[in-house]
Amino acid sequence: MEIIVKQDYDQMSRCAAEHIAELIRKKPNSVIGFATGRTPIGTYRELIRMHKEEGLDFSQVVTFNLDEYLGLGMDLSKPYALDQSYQRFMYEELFNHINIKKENIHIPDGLTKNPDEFCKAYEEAIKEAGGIDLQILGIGGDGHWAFNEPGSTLDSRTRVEKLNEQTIKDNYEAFYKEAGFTMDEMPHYAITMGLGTILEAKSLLMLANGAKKAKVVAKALYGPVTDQVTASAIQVYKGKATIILDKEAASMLDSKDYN
Ligand SMILES: N[C@@H]1[C@@H](O)[C@H](O)[C@@H](COP(=O)(O)O)O[C@@H]1O
Repeated sequence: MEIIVKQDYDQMSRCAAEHIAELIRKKPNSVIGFATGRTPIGTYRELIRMHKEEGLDFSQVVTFNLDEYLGLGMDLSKPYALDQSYQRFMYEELFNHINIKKENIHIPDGLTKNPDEFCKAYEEAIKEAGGIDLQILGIGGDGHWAFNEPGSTLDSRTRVEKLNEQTIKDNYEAFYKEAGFTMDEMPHYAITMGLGTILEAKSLLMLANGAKKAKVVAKALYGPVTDQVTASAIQVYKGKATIILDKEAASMLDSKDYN
């Protein structure tokens, strides 16, 4: 695993975008797993800039998103702030601004009538696409990947997961609060790729920034591999893992471990 530490959020974002762009240039029909959250927004802005100014071509790229709130789907009749679906996030923050084909985009359907069947089909679709070449990941406040909350096993697959209190609170603070929502309007369930699904990706790119993430990043990288910090699964990952952090998020790591 390679750990890269950058001075600040902007440099972290540029470095992450370059990592993704390099793969797309090498393999134009790459299958990329995208993540939501505050962390990757800067990376997506940089990818948009690369598309517009440098012609980075997404026309053959295939995508699979990590997760979606159960019960939410893109609702264009609402302004963006009032539509907190991850699907809307991806279109607003990235897909609307690059030349990706709509039919190549896969995001779990939070409005599905049959979540179990949907989850099975999502796993199948990833396999049919040839597997994920690069999975982008953030890390939740309790150390989760996607919505793999504490207790998720290393062999877990795409499924419905109940969100824990801290995750609901973190997501409220990060997105819902400023849009005027109350805590009782928060979704409590989500469809998430499993840890087993994520660990099958050919490479991983994990991002974290800010002092708030320092402790959980250290736990994930140095602590025991435990279902209480599901990002600790990175320690048993067999493919190529790259971790890009800003200085603050890396503040509890040993400086000999990173570039
Ligand atoms: N499901 C998402 C995760 O994929 C994301 O990594 C996490 C952290 O988000 P942020 O980047 O806003 O800290 O939030 C949610 O729980």
